[in-house]
Amino acid sequence: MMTQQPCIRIRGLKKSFGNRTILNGIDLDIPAGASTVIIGGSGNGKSLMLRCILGLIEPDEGIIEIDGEDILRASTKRRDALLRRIGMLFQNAALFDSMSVMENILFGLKAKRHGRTALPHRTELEQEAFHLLAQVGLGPNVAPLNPAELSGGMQKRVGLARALAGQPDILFFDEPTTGLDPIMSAVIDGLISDCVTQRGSTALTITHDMTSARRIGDHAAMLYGGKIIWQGPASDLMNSGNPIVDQFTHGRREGPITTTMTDQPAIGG
Ligand SMILES: Nc1ncnc2c1ncn2[C@@H]1O[C@H](COP(=O)(O)OP(=O)(O)OP(=O)(O)O)[C@@H](O)[C@H]1O
Repeated sequence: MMTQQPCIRIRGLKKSFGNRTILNGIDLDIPAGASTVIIGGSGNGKSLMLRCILGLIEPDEGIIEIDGEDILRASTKRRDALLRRIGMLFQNAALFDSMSVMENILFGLKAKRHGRTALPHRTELEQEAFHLLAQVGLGPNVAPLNPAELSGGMQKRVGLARALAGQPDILFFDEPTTGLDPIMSAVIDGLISDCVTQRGSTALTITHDMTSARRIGDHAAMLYGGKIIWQGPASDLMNSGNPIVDQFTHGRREGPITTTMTDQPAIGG
């Protein structure tokens, strides 16, 4: 049971596109300094929820608080300051293909300082970039390479290094292990766990990978039909007692979720 104020508090979050309601009143607390995983079928709105928190999409209704401050109603300056606390590893790592690994990380380092302090000398920034690469287990030899020359797992590590460049205390991971082999998935999961246990970060991860969800998650929640229909310890994911969660986590064809509903969740009033 949570006693302290959550790092992120979401209440009544709603978002529709035309007559399609995707988020229909999300209520969720993301505890500080812990790892929360969100599961849910394709198209249920998991990424959309992240994009609403990140300020990339404006919700129709609801409250999103970071440390008790409502980011949707804060001044632009205050909202920007709160959102700068979040680092994001996108699903495809979202690296700039035409830039080297070093340039990608330098971009993150410069973005962090944008308009606030004078930029240090490039050599100093490069040292910082090498340090970030080392943190994600990459040597200086990858710095001159282009993202296309790296495996998917290495690209995710570079993406994480770039996300860490902003010294965020909140980290979002959108399907971090999708497309990776089991060993590389374990490596990426280890890096996510390190962010929480060693840096004290708050992590929020969307995943379809139940092994990963149980490995990295302290808490878990399932998004279905536009709402959070279950939350609990990640260790309960395979044994939640909720028929919808059970069908999903065990990948059963039969159950309350129909294939059509997975593609396009039915939203009740
Ligand atoms: N800007 C947008 N305009 C119109 N529809 C959108 C927009 N953003 C998201 N959607 C719709 O919202 C639904 C949820 O999308 P979202 O990417 O959040 O799903 P998801 O749960 O993350 O799925 P997946 O697990 O496949 O990544 C989809 O049907 C998508 O088409």
